[in-house]
Amino acid sequence: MSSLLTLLGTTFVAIYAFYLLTVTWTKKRLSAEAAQRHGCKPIPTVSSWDPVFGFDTFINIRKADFAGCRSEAYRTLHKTYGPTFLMKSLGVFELQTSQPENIQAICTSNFNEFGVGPMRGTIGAPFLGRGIFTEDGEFWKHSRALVRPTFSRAEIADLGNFDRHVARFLALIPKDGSTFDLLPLSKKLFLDTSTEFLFGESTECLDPDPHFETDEFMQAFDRSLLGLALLLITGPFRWPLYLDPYWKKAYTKVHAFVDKHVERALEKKSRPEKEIPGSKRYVLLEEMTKTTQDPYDLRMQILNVFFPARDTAAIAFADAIFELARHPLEWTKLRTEVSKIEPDQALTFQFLHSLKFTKAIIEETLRLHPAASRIGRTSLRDSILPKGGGPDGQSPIFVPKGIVVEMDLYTVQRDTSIWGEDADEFKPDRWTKSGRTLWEAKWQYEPFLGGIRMCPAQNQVLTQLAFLLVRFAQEFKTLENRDEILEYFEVITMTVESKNGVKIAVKPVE
Ligand code: HEM
Repeated sequence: MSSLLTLLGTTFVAIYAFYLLTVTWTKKRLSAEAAQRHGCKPIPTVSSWDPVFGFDTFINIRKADFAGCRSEAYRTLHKTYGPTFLMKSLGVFELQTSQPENIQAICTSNFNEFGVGPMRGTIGAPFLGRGIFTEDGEFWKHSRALVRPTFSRAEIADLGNFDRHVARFLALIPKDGSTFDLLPLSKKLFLDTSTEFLFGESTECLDPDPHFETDEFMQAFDRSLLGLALLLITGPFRWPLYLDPYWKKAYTKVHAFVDKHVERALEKKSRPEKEIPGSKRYVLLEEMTKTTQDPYDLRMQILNVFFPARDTAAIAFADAIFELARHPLEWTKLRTEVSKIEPDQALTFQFLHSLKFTKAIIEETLRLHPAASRIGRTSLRDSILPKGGGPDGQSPIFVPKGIVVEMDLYTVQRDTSIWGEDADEFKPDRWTKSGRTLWEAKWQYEPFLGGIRMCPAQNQVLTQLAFLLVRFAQEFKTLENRDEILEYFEVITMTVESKNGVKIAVKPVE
């Protein structure tokens, strides 16, 4: 027993000494290079009683997680240490930045110096393989090229199909003024539409008859996500988690589900049907089979699109209703805009984009509740970012190879120096006021990120959200909040959603 304790103690001391050396070495690099290059200045560092592993910082962030306010915890750190700062969490140096100039540099001029891998690629490999979400460089370019044309055509073509699912969704909402949670229903709607668009076959979750296979797939997907999230937060201590048999079982089930769709798409490719003009439905997996017929490649490529697609748009719609239910005046303004739409007006892509207030609600919702509140990158080589150094945070900073950089969209989109003292308030009119548009606010507002790696589904999602808001406001005359808790508490998996759901009651238009 005592020899085991001695062994464990020695191992811990050895690991601690190793990390102490790496910390000292990285700190030395940060300051020595910073002094010399391009006027770089030192970056503020979060003070910690454990400068090697940063256990205390890690624990504080986990506490905020349990309290449902992780994004606010980071914002508070920004208030204390400045818009860009360094912290140590479980032995990993993380550079947190909320400066638009740095976000712009990472997404544009310094794009090749920052990658999602090896951080994302290596960690998610057994589950997600290689694809648009996990890769950098040439493989990412190839993956991006696979999806780009389909997204730009689908955003215009598929609203009729979306309407079919929306009608089912609206029919399931209780019309007697009783309380219900909109969030799970919204998730079902977007799962049905996104699986139809991605795989060619809808999960049909809104169907009153339960689909056993879909439930199993979603449970397995959630378990796979949990495994991935644990790998991400446990940093250098993650390796034993790769042996977790439940994780392996879960992602194997997900793979089997996707493989059936891959098989069907390949089968369809081998027996092309005659196309009726105007009836073309864009299915991403089927479009992908034109470029590759390797079943493994297709499985991972489509999973890499499903991964960021799952739930994001559903949460955005639910968040908009969360806010509208708490802001009756804004709900009335939405209904006023929607009531002016002629009954025979088709809700086309172009028409929806002309609805100023509807669009403003979506913009304001995504400002307060970005689906990806912090987006990580790893510096693939030494780099310089334009801001964050010195006492005022306005000097350039040196970022050595291997540092994890997190772009804090939540903090920048609530920064009072950019948005004013009312930055925390839901005020869609800040977007309708002349002089302030989404496009002018670039890099201070990036819920879909910017540059060549921005979300390829942005236009499709914005159009679907506008369509759904219009149909919702046409269908219901009243919208009431039924949650005693008015604040937004978060639960974060890969995206951020309301911990308490979206409890509301509605009454239909007579
Ligand atoms: C409100 C809804 C959505 C928001 C706010 C959103 C936001 C984002 C953001 C911020 C990124 C960048 C992540 C990163 O680089 O680490 C991203 C990437 C991506 N999103 Fe979305 N997204 C949404 C919905 C969707 C949907 C519905 C799809 C697919 C149908 C989708 C597909 C993708 C893909 C494939 C990427 C990876 C792009 C690349 O790395 O080149 N997203 N999204």
